[in-house]
Amino acid sequence: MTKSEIRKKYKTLRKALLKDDIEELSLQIANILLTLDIWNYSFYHLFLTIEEQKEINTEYILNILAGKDKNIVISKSNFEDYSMSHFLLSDSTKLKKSKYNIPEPIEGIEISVSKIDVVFVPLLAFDINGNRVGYGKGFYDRFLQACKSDTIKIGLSFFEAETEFIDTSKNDIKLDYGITPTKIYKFNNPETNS
Ligand SMILES: Nc1nc2c(c(=O)[nH]1)N(C=O)[C@@H](CNc1ccc(C(=O)N[C@@H](CCC(=O)O)C(=O)O)cc1)CN2
Ligand SMILES: Nc1ncnc2c1ncn2[C@@H]1O[C@H](COP(=O)(O)OP(=O)(O)OP(=O)(O)O)[C@@H](O)[C@H]1O
Repeated sequence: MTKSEIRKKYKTLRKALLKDDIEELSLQIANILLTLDIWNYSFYHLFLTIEEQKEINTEYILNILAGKDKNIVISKSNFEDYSMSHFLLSDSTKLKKSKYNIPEPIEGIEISVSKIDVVFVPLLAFDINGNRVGYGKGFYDRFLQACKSDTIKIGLSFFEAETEFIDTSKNDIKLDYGITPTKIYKFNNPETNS
């Protein structure tokens, strides 16, 4: 399957999910995350849910992070150059939905990518080798490339990994983990494990 065929397949699978499924599966993903050995860091980057795209509801993960007093980092996306800028989420952060239905901070304390220890990565799909497919604009390719080499990259998906390898380009950054509602995929990523 090509990347565009994979995108099509997983968009269709997502469209079929009901609201209740999304809540249940999102909660399961959050509970699985609790069993990983990733909670001793300081700065955690999280995406805020595009409900219209039936993405994972990341509020459960937000609650875990807040309960553990972690620094939570969220982003604004620039659709002119496909870059992201990063901000600390605090009690006073006001969010507004962008043109693409992404909840984003209006303003706040900007955080350098070099501070980020763990990134939860939105996925359309991933494979058993840790390759990922997103919406195809390269936002996360660019962002993950700019992170420290030992930043932990955790893909979240409602669906299991593709067993057929996804063809990759030179910009693609691999995941360290893929988390689904029932499984933890741990990838052998020489960048992060070195
Ligand atoms: N929650 C969340 N935030 C994220 C991402 C994500 O996947 N999820 N991104 C991950 O990279 C970046 C934003 N990526 C996006 C890329 C394209 C479209 C987009 O083209 N939307 C179109 C139609 C999409 C379609 O259904 O084909 C639209 O809304 O008109 C939206 C977001 C950064 N922030
Ligand atoms: N660091 C980079 N600098 C310049 N262009 C890049 C970079 N990373 C990726 N791109 C470009 O971005 C486009 C999208 O890449 P790709 O198909 O891998 O997206 P994706 O990983 O599915 O999506 P996303 O990262 O938005 O979730 C490609 O045309 C790619 O060449």
